[in-house]
Amino acid sequence: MNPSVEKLYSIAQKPSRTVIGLMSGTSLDGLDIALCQINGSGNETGVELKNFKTIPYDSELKKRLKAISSVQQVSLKEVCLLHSKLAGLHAEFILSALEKWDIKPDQIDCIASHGQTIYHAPKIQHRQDDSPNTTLQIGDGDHIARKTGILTISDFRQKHTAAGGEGAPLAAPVDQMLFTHESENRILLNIGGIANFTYLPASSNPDKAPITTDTGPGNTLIDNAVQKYFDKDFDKNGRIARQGSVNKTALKALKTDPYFKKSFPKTTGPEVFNLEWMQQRLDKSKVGDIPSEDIVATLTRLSADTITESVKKVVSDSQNIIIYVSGGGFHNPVLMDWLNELLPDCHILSFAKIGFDPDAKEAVIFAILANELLAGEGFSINTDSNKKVNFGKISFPE
Ligand SMILES: Nc1ncnc2c1ncn2[C@@H]1O[C@H](COP(=O)(O)OP(=O)(O)OP(=O)(O)O)[C@@H](O)[C@H]1O
Ligand SMILES: CC(=O)N[C@H]1[C@@H]2OC[C@@H](O2)[C@@H](O)[C@@H]1O[C@H](C)C(=O)O
Repeated sequence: MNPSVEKLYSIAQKPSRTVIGLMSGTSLDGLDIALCQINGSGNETGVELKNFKTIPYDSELKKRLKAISSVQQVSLKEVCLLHSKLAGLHAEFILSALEKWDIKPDQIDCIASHGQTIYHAPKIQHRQDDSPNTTLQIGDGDHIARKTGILTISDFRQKHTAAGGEGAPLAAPVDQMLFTHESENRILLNIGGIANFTYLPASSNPDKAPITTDTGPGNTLIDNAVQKYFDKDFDKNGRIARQGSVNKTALKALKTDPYFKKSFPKTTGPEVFNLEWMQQRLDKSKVGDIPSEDIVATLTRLSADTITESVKKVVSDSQNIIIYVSGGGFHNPVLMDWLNELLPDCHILSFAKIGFDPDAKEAVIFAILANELLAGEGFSINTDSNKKVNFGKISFPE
């Protein structure tokens, strides 16, 4: 047997694995590194977040990634260069985190790398009948494996599209496996650049795929507006939104986008929700000039309203439901206050109440997906067949 395959086989048989989950989301702010101890697999999985760190990207890298992300035309040379460069950088970040945590690379069983989404195009977005849902992440797994010496699993989204899904949200099957509760109706809401949730009714059938969807913009429009009008990365603690007022005409104009009416599951990205999108909608509705603070307030309200409307499509007001929130949007008090106001029947709590550091959630999700590829039996998702699927591709260091 090839020694790499033999090692893979022994890792897959271990009762407990040490897995590093990596996530670098649509906000392009940096790399989340989650060191997880994962016991077992499937419904018997137990996960402990041992260490977590976000390493920010420098402004030069952010600029280069932004130039090739979510836009229709790019330099192919730049995409090719960044595919390997970013992987090498992620490997360096992992090695520096391990050094800081006083852990040797050979103590790690595997790395689970999401990569950087540079384009996401489900059919509802690209509208070409003869092409499937499609999505593209860069940061090649072989480069990470080679540079760290650690078995690496990457490129998780392709199997989902190959099986008829949109490539996202991938959190749903893991949310269902780990967080379904026997007596509590739960929604796990993640407010990243894009907001998404998984609905987990009490004691749901684990063999049936849960309801999940992207709801639309989370922080992406707010971030873009703050970067353009205030030269800041994001609206820290919602300070700018608080200084502005919601422009009701503008809000109404933005909410007419057909995406918000589409049925679940649906996914999206900054390819759709960006400042050009906003301007076109405002121009079409003849909304005149708006003070910049009001734009930020209106975009924050847009996220709150569209998350709320999606939640209300799956739960009735009277239903006793707890929403556990993760992602950077949880740190925006204006957004959270509005969600509390708009969903008075729901209890809205931090995901930390049932899990771990909410900022680490997505990185841990990919660690669990890798663990399932190694030792699980696959997930039931709404696919082209009833057969279970696994996600990720394996890169050996050798
Ligand atoms: N203190 C804060 N106040 C307001 N907003 C904040 C704060 N901290 C983080 N955020 C928001 O959270 C964003 C980062 O969120 P997160 O890391 O969850 O996104 P992401 O993982 O890049 O996105 P996605 O999940 O869509 O891929 C920031 O860009 C910012 O908008
Ligand atoms: C294509 C892509 O990278 N999508 C991300 C993005 O960030 C949030 C939302 O849009 C979600 O659908 C997805 O990530 C999470 C981790 C998911 O797949 O569940």
